[in-house]
Amino acid sequence: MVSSSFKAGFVSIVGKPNVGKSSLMNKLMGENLSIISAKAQTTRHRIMGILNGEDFQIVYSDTPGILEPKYSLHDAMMSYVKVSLEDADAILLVVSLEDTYEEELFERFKKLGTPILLVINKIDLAKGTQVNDKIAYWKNAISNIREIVTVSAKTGEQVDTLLPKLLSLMPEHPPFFPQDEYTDRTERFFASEIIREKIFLNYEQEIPYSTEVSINSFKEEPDIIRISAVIYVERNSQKGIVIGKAGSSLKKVGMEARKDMESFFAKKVFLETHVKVADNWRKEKFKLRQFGYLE
Ligand SMILES: Nc1nc2c(ncn2[C@@H]2O[C@H](COP(=O)(O)OP(=O)(O)OP(=O)(O)O)[C@@H](O)[C@H]2O)c(=O)[nH]1
Repeated sequence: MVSSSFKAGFVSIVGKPNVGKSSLMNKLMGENLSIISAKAQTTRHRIMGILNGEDFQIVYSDTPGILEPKYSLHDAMMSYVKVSLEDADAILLVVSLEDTYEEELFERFKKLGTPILLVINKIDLAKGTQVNDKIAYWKNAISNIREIVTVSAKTGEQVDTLLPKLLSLMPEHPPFFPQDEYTDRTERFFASEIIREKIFLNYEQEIPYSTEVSINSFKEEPDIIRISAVIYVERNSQKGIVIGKAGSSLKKVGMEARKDMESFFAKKVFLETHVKVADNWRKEKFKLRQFGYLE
């Protein structure tokens, strides 16, 4: 039973390359890692880890390239997972000790309503008053920061101060993902996300928003994973588009998805995809989602 005071939410970890996001993530997950810490690479986000506690679930994700100058927020794709900085429940903005404010990269954080915790990492390398100097520096550079936390993701120093701060920012919500220790259902989720990404990349506007991906079977054998997926569309006409001329479009989606799955699961993958027109129940679900009633 999930109690009514259960908290669940999304935390976006952002920062320039090499500031220590992955190291911090590993320390945050610690021994509590009960689901997965693999990276699901999709167009605009990857789930880095799902931290499950007795009465909470925090989904950590990062948004590759968000701190690269050319990233356009308008590119953000709609997805099951709340990915944009605006949609996250909290942002961990990671900088390393030697980083300085760069207008082009950090400007967008100044306008965000989402609570931002600025994490100054690599304090194990600090000399003299450097840590305090940096705290003052960043406070001044970005005024809407909720709090500044200094950590060393390498030694683990002060990383444990982050969790209570994050929990206080998570809304009351039932868990978004299965809480079980076994990874099977989560792996299915990642498999379907990879297919969804390929649908977004291969079809025009209407199709991605009118499809649902369901993983019918996921069988892991010693040398291969056999996955059977159904792509549900709303109407018959869309079925033809998804399949394409002599099956060419579906084949392309399948091939691209299989390749990504193989690198994600680090195993050979046999992927079978079918396209079906959704039944009434699913149609209802589409509609609910469009109106924002479904995650
Ligand atoms: N001294 C020190 N080194 C750290 C710390 N955290 C991370 N590093 C090192 O910094 C480098 C980058 O760390 P990552 O965790 O891979 O950084 P990242 O931000 O995930 O990098 P990208 O995946 O490129 O975005 C590695 O060599 C880490 O060992 C820290 O707290 N102290």
